[in-house]
Amino acid sequence: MQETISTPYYLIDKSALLRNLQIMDRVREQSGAKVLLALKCFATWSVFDLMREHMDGTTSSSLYEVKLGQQKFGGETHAYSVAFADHEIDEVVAHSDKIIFNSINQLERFAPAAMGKPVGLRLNPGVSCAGFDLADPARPFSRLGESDPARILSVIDRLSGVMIHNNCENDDFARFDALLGEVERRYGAILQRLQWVSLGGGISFTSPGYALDAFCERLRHFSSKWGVQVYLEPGEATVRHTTTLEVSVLDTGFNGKQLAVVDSSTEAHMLDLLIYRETAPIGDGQGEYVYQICGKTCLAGDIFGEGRFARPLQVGDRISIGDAGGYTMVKKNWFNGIHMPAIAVRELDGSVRLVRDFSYDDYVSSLS
Ligand SMILES: Cc1ncc(COP(=O)(O)O)c(C=O)c1O
Ligand SMILES: NCCCCNCC[C@H](N)C(=O)O
Repeated sequence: MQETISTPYYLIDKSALLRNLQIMDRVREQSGAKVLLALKCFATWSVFDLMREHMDGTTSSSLYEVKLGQQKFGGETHAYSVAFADHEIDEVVAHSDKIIFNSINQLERFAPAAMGKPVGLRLNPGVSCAGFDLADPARPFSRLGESDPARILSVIDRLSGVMIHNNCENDDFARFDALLGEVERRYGAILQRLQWVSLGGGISFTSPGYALDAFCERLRHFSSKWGVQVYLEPGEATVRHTTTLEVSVLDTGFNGKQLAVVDSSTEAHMLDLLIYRETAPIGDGQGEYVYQICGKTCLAGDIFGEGRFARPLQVGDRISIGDAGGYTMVKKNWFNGIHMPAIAVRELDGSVRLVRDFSYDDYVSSLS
C-alpha cells in the first residue's frame, strides 16, 4: 500500500508513537503528573485515538487549538494564549477546563468571563534551558508570562495554578532539576498557594538515556512539597522519531556535491529546519553514495541535509526524511504553490492508511 501512495506525504508510524506514549504512561504512573499534548507542535488528529489512551488531554495556544483539543482529543483541555482577543474569550471558556492567562493585564480583563472555571497565569522565572535565542522564553524583554513575585502575589487569590514553560529540547535532567530548584527558591510563596503547576514542554524525557526515574521522583517530590497537581505539556517529546516525510527524486545533478532535488521543500513542509538552521536525518545513514537532498522551491537554501545511499540516486527513487512529526504538519504552507504532502498513518498491524490528501483546489481555497 505504502508504495502506491504518491509522494510527498508525511508518514506517522503508530508503533514508534506508542514507544513514546508508553514513556508518557510510565511518567504519569511514577510521578503522578498529568501529561497534556501541546497541540502547537502536533495536531494531526487522525492518531488521537491512540494518543488519548496514554495522555490526559491537550494544551493550546489559540482558540482554534483549544476547540480542536476538546472536539478531537477530549480529556482535560487547557486554554492558553499569549493574548486572547475580546471576541474569542467566551468560546475559549466554553471549550476549556482551565484558562491560563499570559499576563496580569489579560487576567484582569478576562477572568470575570471565566464562568468559575479554574484560572492560571504564566509564570516566567527568567531562567531557562534553550539553545536557541528564538525559542528562549527567558530572553531579554520577553513577553511570555509574569516574573515579579510581588505582582503575582497581588493576584494570587484569583489563581488556582501557574504554567511555567522555560525548557526547549532539554535532554539533561540535572539542568531541569537545577532550573526547577531556582523556581522553588524564588517563587515558593506563590507555589504554596496553588493547586496545580504546569511545567510546560521542552523536556526531552522520551530521548534514549534520559534519567526517567530521577525525573519522575523529582516531579513527585515537587508535587508533594507544594501540594500541587503537576502537569507536563510535551510536544516534541511526544512525536520525536515517529514520523517521516516521504519524497521522490525529481532530478539529480553535480555541483561540487552530488545533488538530488525532491518533490517537497523545507520551507513549505519542514519549516523549522530553516528557522533553526538544522538538517534532517535522511535515509538509514548507510551506503557510500552521499547526496545533498534539496527542495524544489526557488529558495537557494532549500536543503533538507545530506544522506548516504547504497547506489546512485535516480529520478523516481523514494527517500525518507526523518523526524518530520513535530512543528511540521502544523506549519506547512503553500509556498511556491508546490503540492502539499498528504498524511498517512502506519497502523500498529503494519498496514498503511492514507488519511488526508490535498489538491489544487485546497491551494486555491487557501487564497482569494
Ligand atoms: C507553553 C508551551 N507549552 C508546551 C510547549 C511544547 O514544547 P515542546 O514541543 O518543546 O515540548 C511549548 C512550545 O512552544 C509552549 O510554549
Ligand atoms: N529543533 C529546533 C528547535 C525547535 C524549537 N521548538 C520550539 C518549541 C516551542 N515553540 C518553544 O518556543 O518553546
